[in-house]
Amino acid sequence: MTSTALRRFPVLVFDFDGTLIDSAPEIGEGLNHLLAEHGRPPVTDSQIRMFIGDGAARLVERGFEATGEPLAPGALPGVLARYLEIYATIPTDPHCIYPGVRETLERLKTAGHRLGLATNKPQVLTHKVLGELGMGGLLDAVCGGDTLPERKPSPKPLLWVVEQLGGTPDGAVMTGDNKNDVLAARAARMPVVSVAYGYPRMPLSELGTDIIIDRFDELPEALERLAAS
Ligand SMILES: O=C(O)COP(=O)(O)O
Ligand SMILES: [Mg+2]
Repeated sequence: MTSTALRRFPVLVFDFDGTLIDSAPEIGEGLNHLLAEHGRPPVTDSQIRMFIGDGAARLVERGFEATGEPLAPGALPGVLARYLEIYATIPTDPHCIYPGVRETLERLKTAGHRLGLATNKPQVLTHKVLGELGMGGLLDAVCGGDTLPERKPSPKPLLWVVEQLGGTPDGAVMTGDNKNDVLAARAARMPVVSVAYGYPRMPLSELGTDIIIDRFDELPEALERLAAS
């Protein structure tokens, strides 16, 4: 069933937070733990969903901005290191994988697609979560937010993953949940699919994406449509 899509797009690149996993509860737990250590009140779940998407450093900065004085100049590296330490102690909820994700990735991989991840989540946390979810074996190239000097919306992480997977951008599709994924894909000259259930932080109609899917298991059909267009 995926044969046209497979010939046209042998490489598939995915975003992580908000696309494959609903990580807002764990990210929120980590950020609120950090804020509490600084005497700050917690931020709400809906605030967290607006903070996710630009990497851990921006997340932490936004947490401080939303609860009082912004971080003092020069304080970020230490506070960020502490956030990573806290997050590393939070066990991954096995139910954080969105419905249909594991089955669909397995199906696409079995069909012959090569799968990779380009996330703004720090690399060490990405590998920890993938490992705890037993998903590491599905993704043959993983680029975290700090793997390269640039993160999304730069196209570099996507191009790096495509190259690691032995592909070319014109034979690859990006799938993500926010504007950074769309901008990175556009700059890499890759088609882009957006999921409607993540943390878009703006109306879906403003993402400027090629196809919006409501559920992850709609991806194989979306790829067929892109391949036919
Ligand atoms: O951690 C973030 O800020 C976002 O991560 P993502 O790129 O996987 O959505
Ligand atoms: Mg995301």
